[in-house]
Amino acid sequence: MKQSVKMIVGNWKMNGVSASLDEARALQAALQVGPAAVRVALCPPATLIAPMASAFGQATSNAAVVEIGGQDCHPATKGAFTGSISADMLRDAGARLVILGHSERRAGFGETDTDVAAKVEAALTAGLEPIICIGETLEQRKAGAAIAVVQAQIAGSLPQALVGRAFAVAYEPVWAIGTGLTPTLEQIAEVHAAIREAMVGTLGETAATTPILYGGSVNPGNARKILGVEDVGGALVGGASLKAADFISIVRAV
Ligand SMILES: O=C[C@H](O)COP(=O)(O)O
Repeated sequence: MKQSVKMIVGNWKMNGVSASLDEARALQAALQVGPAAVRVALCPPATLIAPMASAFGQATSNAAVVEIGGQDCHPATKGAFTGSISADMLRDAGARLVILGHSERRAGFGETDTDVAAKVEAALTAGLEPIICIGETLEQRKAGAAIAVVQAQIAGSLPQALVGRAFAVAYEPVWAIGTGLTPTLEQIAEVHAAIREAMVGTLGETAATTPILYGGSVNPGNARKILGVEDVGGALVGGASLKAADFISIVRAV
């Protein structure tokens, strides 16, 4: 195993209103695992970043630190980009991390590897820790191209500015997101090994300990096995992060 402190990151996607803060507070109160054992983060919609960062900032000392992240950022620092949010703005609101290149952004908003790399540079400049998502479609997997796809995404989405910086990569097979389907443990191990090789090839030995998270239908029932796979450094959790009890179970599976 390349690193010992696993990361469990919840991606709320476009879910959550102010009432969801109660759920988040319940989660904070229930997380009594030490921060040395696991890093826990939640990435709510942008509207909830400031109140959640504020709420979690008031955590008692024996509760786990829950870090807050954004789900996307614009590569520019400011300007005429209606509807967008900059990395500086996320940081100002209390975010410490940001998910970039999620397949829902790549497919739904046409983001390319080049776009993702520019966003990663903006995030680093703002002092945010990027979580860079990659993963193959079902068609690509069926064509035997899964490894080639993720390696190309690594080469294109990870700028040299990442050398020596804190970040994570999340392997999310597109066909496993929100479907209840997951790759076999052997398939996860195979792709994570290929991602590690590509990361070190692109960024050098500095990337030898960078966490590689798995994402795609992680739930309380499969988390322990997936988190036990060689070089799985944590999980990026979508649907199961919306229910505090499920998310806590996944954190406790570490
Ligand atoms: O960012 C999270 C992933 O898209 C996984 O979502 P899911 O756990 O609902 O499959």
